[in-house]
Amino acid sequence: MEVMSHSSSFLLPAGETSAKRYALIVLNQNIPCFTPLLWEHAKLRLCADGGANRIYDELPLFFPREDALLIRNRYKPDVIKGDMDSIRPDVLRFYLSLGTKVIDESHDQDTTDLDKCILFIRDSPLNQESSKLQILATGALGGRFDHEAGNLNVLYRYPDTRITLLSDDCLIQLLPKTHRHEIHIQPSLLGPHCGLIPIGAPSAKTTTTGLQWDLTDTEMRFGGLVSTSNLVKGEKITVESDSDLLWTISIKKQDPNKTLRSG
Ligand SMILES: Nc1ncnc2c1ncn2[C@@H]1O[C@H](COP(=O)(O)OP(=O)(O)OP(=O)(O)O)[C@@H](O)[C@H]1O
Ligand SMILES: Cc1ncc(C[n+]2csc(CCO)c2C)c(N)n1
Repeated sequence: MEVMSHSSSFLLPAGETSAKRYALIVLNQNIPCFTPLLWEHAKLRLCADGGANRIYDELPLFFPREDALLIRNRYKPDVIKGDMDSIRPDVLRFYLSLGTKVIDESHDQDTTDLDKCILFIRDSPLNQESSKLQILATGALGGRFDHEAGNLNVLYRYPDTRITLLSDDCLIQLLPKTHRHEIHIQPSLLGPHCGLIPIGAPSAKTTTTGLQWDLTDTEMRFGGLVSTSNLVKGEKITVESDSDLLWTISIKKQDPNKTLRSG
């Protein structure tokens, strides 16, 4: 079985840049403190509908000594896409005046704004067959549970696309059953709390290494065992399962001076 390797080098402080190519989607929830860092190295920057309000309102708060308008001009999204029922008219006008591409899909009330943004990225010419873009989505967790469930659902809708859901506190990725997984942890950025969750379907057999409570051909299902409040022991975890699993790991509080870009 082929090995799929996972690392979270996109969270490394400025200077230790990651070679990984990714697109960033800002959702309509509090912006994590490492958003400026992710923004800087992203190949494409999208706001899902009301996510644009978050960039407009909250990014300047990370730079209290700088002029808010300068910050808003510096952090210009490439695209705002969604059903446009949450973006404020003043915010829409502002980014239109900067030249942001706005895609109004208010006719589609069956897919979420996150779905709509993922399809834009998958179809982008920057997403090449030889070098696919990973997708990072900020503000995906915490808040309304129906939104969180919709956000988790996109991991299952696009299992061939590497999508990471992020909040200030943790990240979530899908580990498809088609691969053996090697997860590389930077202990300064991530852990120690983690979980392996069989949310889409039960797993008859999951085997792991590198965890405090490893699984050995262990069954996991809702109503039975799911691995929560587990701990990573070292810098490499391996996971093999007969079912798609969600992997989640805590994000350590970062030194804001390292995650913010200076003026
Ligand atoms: N409270 C939340 N928790 C998690 N994700 C959220 C939350 N609010 C919004 N999102 C994400 O941000 C995207 C854009 O949010 P927005 O508020 O514009 O969506 P919406 O479709 O207008 O929501 P609503 O259901 O309130 O009409 C959503 O598709 C969802 O992925
Ligand atoms: C069975 C079913 N449940 C809910 C919705 C509503 N809905 C789902 S995604 C979306 C767009 C949000 O921006 C809306 C309104 C639906 N269409 N079908």
